[in-house]
Amino acid sequence: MQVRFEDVTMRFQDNTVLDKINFTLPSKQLVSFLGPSGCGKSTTLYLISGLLEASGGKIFFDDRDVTKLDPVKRQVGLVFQNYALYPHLTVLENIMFPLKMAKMPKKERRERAEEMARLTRITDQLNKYPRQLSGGQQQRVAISRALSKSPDTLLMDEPLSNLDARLRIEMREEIRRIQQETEVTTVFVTHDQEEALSIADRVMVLDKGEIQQISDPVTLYQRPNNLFVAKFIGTPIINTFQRSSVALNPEAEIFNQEWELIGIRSEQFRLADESDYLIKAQVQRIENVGKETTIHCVAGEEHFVATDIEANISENDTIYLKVKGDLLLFDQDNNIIESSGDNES
Ligand SMILES: Nc1ncnc2c1ncn2[C@@H]1O[C@H](COP(=O)(O)OP(=O)(O)OP(=O)(O)O)[C@@H](O)[C@H]1O
Repeated sequence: MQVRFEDVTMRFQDNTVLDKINFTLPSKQLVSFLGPSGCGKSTTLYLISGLLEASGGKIFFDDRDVTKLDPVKRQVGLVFQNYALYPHLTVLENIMFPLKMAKMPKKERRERAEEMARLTRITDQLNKYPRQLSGGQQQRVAISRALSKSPDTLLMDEPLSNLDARLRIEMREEIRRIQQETEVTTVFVTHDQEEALSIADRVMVLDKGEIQQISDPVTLYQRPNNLFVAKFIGTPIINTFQRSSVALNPEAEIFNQEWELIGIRSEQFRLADESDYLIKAQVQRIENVGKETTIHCVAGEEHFVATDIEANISENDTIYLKVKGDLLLFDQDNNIIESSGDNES
């Protein structure tokens, strides 16, 4: 089912958290809401669920206006960061609970709960209590419970934030698998860009209550709409150079164009000749972590990092660099202008 916001505004007293936002979440896709703390991700999610009522605008599920519809009638499943399981009920009872509330007959209830447990792979835990389960297992139960009533939309608010790093990766693969098997339209809220990019069909980036971009993960990385998105997406953070940067070769062709700032991802640098280069810098430090080598460079007061350069480089060397792929050019308002072509000669 498609979810659509039309000029939706949300105010808490004098604080306008969302100001006339518009977006469409395509049916059967997994969309991630991504942004820094306080940008309005959870508020947007709760507006979809009906737990919050919009101060203005309209919300549609397909063609149906649900702006004023009671949350219980919206057919959404909710999954929270803290799992929110009932501690005094077993796993099976937890999953069956919404079905009991819906007055489904006992036998069907049980069959449906077992089906959900198979989907989320917790059939061997059905008689345990939540406290006897790991965080990952508890989240599987919460997902089973949220899906038990076959919701049209599954809404997940930072579902992996309480898990350790390894389990987070395992569980995000699981959520992806479950979403693809069920094809339920899913919203996944996170402030972790890597998590959003790895799990989602599309990512909606928010900042200060405004939508910065809605794209597939590859476009978001390669063609950010503005400097905020460019910096929020990608590790290490994108390198930026002002037009006046001492690192830049004043003879470089790029100066024939209008721009205020350029963005270069660390993996785009290649070694160049002294006679034809874009950037000149000193190697300050070479950092090796596992198979990753990061070269920390300085030019005057400026610092930037290069990865993926396979060459014999030592600390304190002067290096000349060119760029492979698109340079991202930004105007004085930090919006993207255009990308130049492949710079590698
Ligand atoms: N019930 C509320 N009453 C008043 N202000 C609220 C309420 N809920 C949220 N806010 C405010 O709305 C803004 C957005 O909050 P929201 O929880 O949507 O952000 P978020 O992007 O999900 O951030 P986080 O990751 O920290 O949860 C914040 O400034 C927050 O203080």
